[in-house]
Amino acid sequence: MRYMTAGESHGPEEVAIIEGIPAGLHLTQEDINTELARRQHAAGRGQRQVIETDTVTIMGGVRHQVTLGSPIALNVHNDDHNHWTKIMDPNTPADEENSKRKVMRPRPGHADLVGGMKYRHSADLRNVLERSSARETVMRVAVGAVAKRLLAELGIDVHGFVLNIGPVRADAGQIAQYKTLAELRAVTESFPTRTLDAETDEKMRTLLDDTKRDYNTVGGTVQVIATGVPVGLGSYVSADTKLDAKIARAIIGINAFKGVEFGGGFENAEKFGSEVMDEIYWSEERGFYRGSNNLGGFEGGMTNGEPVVVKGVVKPIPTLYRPMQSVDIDTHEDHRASVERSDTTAVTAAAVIAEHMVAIELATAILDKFDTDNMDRLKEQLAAYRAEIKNF
Ligand SMILES: Cc1cc2nc3c(=O)[nH]c(=O)nc-3n(C[C@H](O)[C@H](O)[C@H](O)COP(=O)(O)O)c2cc1C
Ligand SMILES: C=C(O[C@@H]1CC(C(=O)O)=C[C@@H](OP(=O)(O)O)[C@H]1O)C(=O)O
Repeated sequence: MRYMTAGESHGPEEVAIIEGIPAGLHLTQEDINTELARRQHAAGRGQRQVIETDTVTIMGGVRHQVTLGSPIALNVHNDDHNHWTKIMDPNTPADEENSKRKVMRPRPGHADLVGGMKYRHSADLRNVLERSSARETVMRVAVGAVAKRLLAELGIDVHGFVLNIGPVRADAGQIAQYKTLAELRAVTESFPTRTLDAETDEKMRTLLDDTKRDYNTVGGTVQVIATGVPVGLGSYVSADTKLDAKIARAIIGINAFKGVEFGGGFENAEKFGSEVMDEIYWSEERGFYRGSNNLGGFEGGMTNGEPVVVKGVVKPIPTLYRPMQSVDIDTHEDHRASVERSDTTAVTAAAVIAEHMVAIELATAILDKFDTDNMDRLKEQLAAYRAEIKNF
């Protein structure tokens, strides 16, 4: 499975094409829209999310709600484009009118300055901003929703939630009380901040209100868990076949992510081996299994049958309503950075985006390993493989 996206934040459309989804997968626009709504409606987002009604149109690859095995084309309209038709028109030459809203004072922490230097966008850094914006993640979630649909058919569930926003941190120990990911999902999705309990949610919302009032922004940490993942996705044989490495890349590839960990992650660096390795057991019912999951479901770049547990670190939003020091790229004079309409935090939406990126990587690994032509055949092959692994 591979995909590509295109589209500018205030341009007319966001689009994606996915290749490699088997024929015979039941897929509706509603499956995708449900996930898009989760990305869109999260605490700490700005006015843009009030303007947009992120809904997908399936443009190809699906007939009567079933995939055909051909490339799947998806499209999400940018409702905000109505306010930017002149400035973002792809089909008319630049003139005074559509040169309004130029960005000449790059925002520290955003792609503006380096992107401008690299692509020679010296006349207007908006040419960088429009594509470097996390608006594009709407399509990554749309693609991930298709991946999640495929994984669901194979008994694999994926869910992302928020561990901390700035200094407000949930007690991650609470996760252990939920027997299934569905139970954990029901809890975290009930809070606007997608965290683990009502008290933390309230503290996080207060923090977000205070931060916004202070014209500031804040980062945090998200966690993604995947259950039902078969043993042996990815491989130890070469660096570029390791699935944990591919997931790390996918997470860091999301705007504003600056760190990734598996299982106990950085905390494992402060422990002894005897505290970290997941001991091996065997039972008639389960076959081989582990007594703990400190390594987050990976050994040798391969899934080991335990839940995949990934954490991602999200930096604070770069655009500040009380802007930081910058330099005008035209005059080279000191200036405060440009101010664009902005979110207070990306963390709550980022949990959903990270979930979908993990889903894409898991689906890709499965489709690399088994038949990709037909969904039923894929299911049969995976079931036979799971049985073989259980009898090892
Ligand atoms: C969901 C989401 C929303 C974001 N919203 C904003 C925003 O409103 N303003 C902003 O300056 N950056 C925002 N960002 C972060 C920038 O897109 C990101 O910092 C920028 O593209 C530079 O890339 P880097 O942080 O990965 O280096 C957002 C990121 C995500 C994931
Ligand atoms: C549009 C989205 O996020 C945007 C990501 C973003 C950035 O710089 O990354 C800046 C803001 O754009 P705008 O100035 O148009 O409000 C966010 O709203 C979205 O998530 O759908």
